[in-house]
Amino acid sequence: MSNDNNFNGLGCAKWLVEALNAMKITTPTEIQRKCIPEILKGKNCIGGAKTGSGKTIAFAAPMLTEWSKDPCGMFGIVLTPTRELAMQIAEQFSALGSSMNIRISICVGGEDIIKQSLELQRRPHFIIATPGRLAHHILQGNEEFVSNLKRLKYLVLDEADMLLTNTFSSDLKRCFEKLPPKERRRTLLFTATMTDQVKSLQDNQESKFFMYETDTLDNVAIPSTLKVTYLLLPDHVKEAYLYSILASEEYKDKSCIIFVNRTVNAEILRRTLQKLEIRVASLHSQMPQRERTNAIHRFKATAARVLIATDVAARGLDIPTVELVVNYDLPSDPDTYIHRSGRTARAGKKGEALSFMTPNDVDRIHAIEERINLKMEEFDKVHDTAVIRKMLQKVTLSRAESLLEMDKDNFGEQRRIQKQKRFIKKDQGKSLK
Ligand SMILES: Nc1ncnc2c1ncn2[C@@H]1O[C@H](COP(=O)(O)OP(=O)(O)OP(=O)(O)O)[C@@H](O)[C@H]1O
Repeated sequence: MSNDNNFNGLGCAKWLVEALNAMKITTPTEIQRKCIPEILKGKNCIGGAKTGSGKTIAFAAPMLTEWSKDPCGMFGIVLTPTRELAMQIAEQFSALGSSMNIRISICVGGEDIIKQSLELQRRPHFIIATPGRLAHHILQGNEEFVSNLKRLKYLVLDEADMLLTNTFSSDLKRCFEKLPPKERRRTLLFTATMTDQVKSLQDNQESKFFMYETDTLDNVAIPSTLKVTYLLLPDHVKEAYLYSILASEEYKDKSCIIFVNRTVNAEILRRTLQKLEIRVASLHSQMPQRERTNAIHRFKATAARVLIATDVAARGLDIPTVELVVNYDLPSDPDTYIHRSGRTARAGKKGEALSFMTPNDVDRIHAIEERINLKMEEFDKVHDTAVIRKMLQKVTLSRAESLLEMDKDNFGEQRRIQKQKRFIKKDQGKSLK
């Protein structure tokens, strides 16, 4: 009788079970128990489960098992919305497949195109890509690469709800045109925030989809180990409160991600906190890719214990040491709140998501509470006003110095140039259609 309490019983290859066990992954999570056997039967799959519930292995394990039966040529593509997430998934595939000499190619923006193109010509077994860069390679690519794509067996859309938004539609269309038709490939879609658009994909396919969505008794959309709190405060004291929390006895050693809505805020906060001697890194779209990758490495290695990020870090990033997420600016979309907060409390660990709420944010908080089906508690570990006032002076000075520095470094000008470059690229894209 098969045993769905281990990966062997789910039908995973022996070498893969050994690789998983070496990573201390021995008991499948629910989404893995449900999806792996169905994918191994050859079905397409739509999988929805909370953040940190092991969706990556739910699609990686069956694909790797199938690939190892005949490990030659291009086998699968995983598409994902952000570069850092692509790199993380590629690391997981490489680690799992190292005993099988797996070849993985990362195909993301911001990296050397020529180097990538040479790598793609070497027929990697799996390509982990962001849609824009893959579309670029398809348009520019040599015939051999494009014809190899036609032999792919699997296509994964990770963070499927995001990939199916308008932001990615033209790039996805270009990619899909060169992939095998639906009936000759398996399609796997995974997300923590299921949308009707994702679900509706199963309707217009001839081959059957296996659809799995975690059903929780309480319908709460966030992990049960995640504590959600809010702090009501006026806008001009946000930095002082943030500093007071990060420097407090309770949080001074904890690994935290602070989410902001704009790159300029990320830059100001990073510089300000650095001056206040917090070990901090930042991650946003205006940074060169080398610096983005470096920031993630520093944060993972705890050389930086605070990461200030925009939503480029909201999805998928798996850094188990993160104990606190702060929504310094509230997101307008409640689903974004779910993804941001899900950077902590992963794989059964505890974590806390604190949201700063200015008087203008009350509606946003209500919309989030409705979406997650949970009332936030008030954050009760604040210092008294005298302490905050003292900190406010220190923080205001550091902030003013940071703004002056940014002026000197031409931060605004660099953003303008980057924006123009993106505009020109978009325009070129249109003329290629
Ligand atoms: N069966 C398992 N046992 C123990 N740990 C696991 C298991 N499966 C996955 N993990 C670990 O759980 C963590 C979260 O997994 P993963 O990144 O796949 O989550 P996810 O569901 O994709 O989350 P998100 O929605 O945020 O992208 C990872 O560190 C992973 O190694």
